[in-house]
Amino acid sequence: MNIDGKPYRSIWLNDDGWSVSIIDQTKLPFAFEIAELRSLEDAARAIKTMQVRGAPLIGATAAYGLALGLRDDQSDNWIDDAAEILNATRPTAVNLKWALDRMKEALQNQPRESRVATAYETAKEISDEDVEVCRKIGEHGLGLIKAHAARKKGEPVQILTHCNAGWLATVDWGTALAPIYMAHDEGIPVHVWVDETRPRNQGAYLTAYELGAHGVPHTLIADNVGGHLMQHGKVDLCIVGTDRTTAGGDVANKIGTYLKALAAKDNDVPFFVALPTSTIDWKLQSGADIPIEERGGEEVKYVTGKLPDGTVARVEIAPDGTDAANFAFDVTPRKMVTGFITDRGVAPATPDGLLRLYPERMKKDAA
Ligand SMILES: CSC[C@H]1O[C@H](OP(=O)(O)O)[C@H](O)[C@@H]1O
Repeated sequence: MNIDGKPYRSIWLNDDGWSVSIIDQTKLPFAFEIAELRSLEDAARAIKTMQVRGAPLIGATAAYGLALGLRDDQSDNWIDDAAEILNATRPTAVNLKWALDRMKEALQNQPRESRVATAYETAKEISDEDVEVCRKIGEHGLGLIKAHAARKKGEPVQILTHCNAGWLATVDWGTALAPIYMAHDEGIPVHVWVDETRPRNQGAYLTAYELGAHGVPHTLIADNVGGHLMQHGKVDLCIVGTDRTTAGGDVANKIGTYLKALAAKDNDVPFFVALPTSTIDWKLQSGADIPIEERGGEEVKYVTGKLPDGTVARVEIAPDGTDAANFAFDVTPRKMVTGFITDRGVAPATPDGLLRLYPERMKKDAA
């Protein structure tokens, strides 16, 4: 996407052909800073500290992290160790393991002297494919928004989203926000209710930043407001992202997604999940088996903001000594989901809805 008229991806290979640049998302929206990744450790730290976040972007960063790590050592043992280090950074987004497994598959049987080049080529393939996958999600989701627009007689389609599933969560375009960008660019009136998304505030910091930069009308809301809006007919549909969706259609996404799905179900508001193929965990049927990341309580007790004099500060919002729990994701069962917007099309959230878009999986699973 463009920032001040300049095109950006969330991650890119530098002109030196080996180091990698990222947008440091822990600084947004108060500062736009580029950070360089020059080692596997830099990549692991960037994922762990959420300088980069979002399932597809985490996968792409890990892929480049493995390539960076291979510059020092091309042995089989180090490939496995390096992948393990990167895979351990965050447990919920399945794209991390998906990308690392793809890198290891590309590297096996490669002679040592070609492994570094192969690693960078594969990391670039993963990144370039993510852009195309997200663009296709945008196109398939655009049809949904157009269908709602046809009934709105020129009024904006009211879309609620949670967390950030925009281009900053992917290499470009985003998943949940891709259809919104495309609808806006086609002149279809849209308005986005942006959940602030405590405690890391990805909605307030990142989704509001993205939509503002692209000129998409939006309103920031506290996380607890969505149910009220749905009760009063102010939400036409919800579109959210996912970090891991099981073959059975259960959806792990940012904490609070499940509560929005409950409110949507209770108010007959369509609830769609934007789902790249790389985020489907075919090995799991039940969402109960998805590992849920628990992060430090300090993320709940402190918030970063800009003071009236423009300085950025991190302030404590709870009494000293207060314990805080920080579950980073929750699981929305398939029965609460209306459908999945994938790069292959829109699938109803029926028991075999996803499988119909992946017939090769039916044969494989039947085998
Ligand atoms: C397109 S994946 C976006 C997904 O990732 C976010 O989690 P985090 O910011 O902790 O990486 C959130 O669950 C988004 O829906």
